[in-house]
Amino acid sequence: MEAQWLAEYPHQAADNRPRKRPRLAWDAAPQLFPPPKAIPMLYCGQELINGNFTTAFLPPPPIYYAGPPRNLSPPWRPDDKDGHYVFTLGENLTPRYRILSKMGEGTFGQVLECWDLENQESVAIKIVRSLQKYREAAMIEIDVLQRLGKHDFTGSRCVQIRNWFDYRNHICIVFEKLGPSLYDFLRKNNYRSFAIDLVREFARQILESVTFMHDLRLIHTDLKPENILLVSPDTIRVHDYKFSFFSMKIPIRPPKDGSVFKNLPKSSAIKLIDFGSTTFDHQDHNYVVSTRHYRAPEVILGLGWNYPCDLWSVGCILVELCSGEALFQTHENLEHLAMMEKVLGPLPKHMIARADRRAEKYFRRGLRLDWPEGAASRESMKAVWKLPRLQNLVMQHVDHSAGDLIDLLQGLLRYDPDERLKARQALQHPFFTRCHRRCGY
Ligand SMILES: Nc1ncnc2c1ncn2[C@@H]1O[C@H](COP(=O)(O)OP(=O)(O)OP(=O)(O)O)[C@@H](O)[C@H]1O
Repeated sequence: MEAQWLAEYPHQAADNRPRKRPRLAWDAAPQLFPPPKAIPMLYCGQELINGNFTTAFLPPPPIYYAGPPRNLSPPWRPDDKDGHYVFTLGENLTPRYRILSKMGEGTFGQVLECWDLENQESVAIKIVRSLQKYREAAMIEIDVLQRLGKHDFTGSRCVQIRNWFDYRNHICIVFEKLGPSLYDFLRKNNYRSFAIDLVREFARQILESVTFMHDLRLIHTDLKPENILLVSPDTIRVHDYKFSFFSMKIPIRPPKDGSVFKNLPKSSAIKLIDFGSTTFDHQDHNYVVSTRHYRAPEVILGLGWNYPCDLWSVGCILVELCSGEALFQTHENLEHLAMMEKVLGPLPKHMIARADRRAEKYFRRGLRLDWPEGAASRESMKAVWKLPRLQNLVMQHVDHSAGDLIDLLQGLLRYDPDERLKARQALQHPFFTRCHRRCGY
């Protein structure tokens, strides 16, 4: 709990004292890095000590207020209009954590790189928006993270939660600090695709993490390159032989920046993050889930969804890692379904027949997709027309093991969720088990 709480605690213990006025200045002048050790404080969460969650150490409350403690938080400020916590770099977030930089932002809140003064390490803290619905979702995310942490003995599948607390009406979740997301990496590399052997390494780890989650009866529901983080931020710069002038290979689609160098992650280790939308499989599964590009057809058609929706997302992610671009770049349901048909062939009749009231308008007489007749614009029609069949798309980007990859993707991108490959089955696919010629990343 925040510093103000410590200062106010005596009022709660002996209610006859006047209420303390809000502080209008720093508790102590901001200090330069590296800062001194933090004052022990009370958290409403639990702390992970030696792999076990324990109730955080609670110092005995002071009976008499002995003046403001040093090195605490900045004066209280209002949140921004969306309920985001307002901060300045270099100041403290609770006396234990010093804010170093902003690492990311999502629907749920902001992620800040902080220095943990107690453990003397960098951590990533997700500061959840102060709105009630996000606070409630954050408590579910904490529950999921604790469950994952309890079973992930190697700590290699999903991001590790270190701590959590409620600070000025913001739930704050403290994570181990990881490197950039696969999306960040693609973007900084000018959307150059990853080499097939590296895609295989990523695919194997993603599927192992999904198997792990599904075994715990958890469905992630928001798998996408933004939610897959490299463990290490280290990179190496290498010659991109695929597109080199001197290369014997034929460059099918040269990189947009024309450079013959590319960055590679030094280590291929990755972990899943963002369990804010994760559900337990006994819950009601009719609402819309997943970020648009990675959303499974059964979600769009309102057929109800379960574990297989994660495997569809994995299929879309793998195509993106091989090609450098999102497979279904759309923001609209009918166009999205038309893109699926262009890449994967016609939707099965039995799924069309079961489409719910909101989705039945995408079909003509309940028999076939209302496309191109129902297209919103010529641009929309062009975006669909230009998409190749899955086989051709993979062949454009992959120089070896294309056959195995196409077969795996056809299993992951099967329309019918009952027929779609399960995570564990996918790991047994020849794309992973066959001895492939390795040509380096
Ligand atoms: N442990 C971490 N280490 C490093 N960066 C992280 C970490 N966790 C999150 N991030 C960064 O912060 C971003 C937002 O995190 P996260 O996806 O958990 O937030 P969110 O609000 O739930 O997002 P969304 O809108 O996708 O639901 C990530 O894309 C990533 O760039």
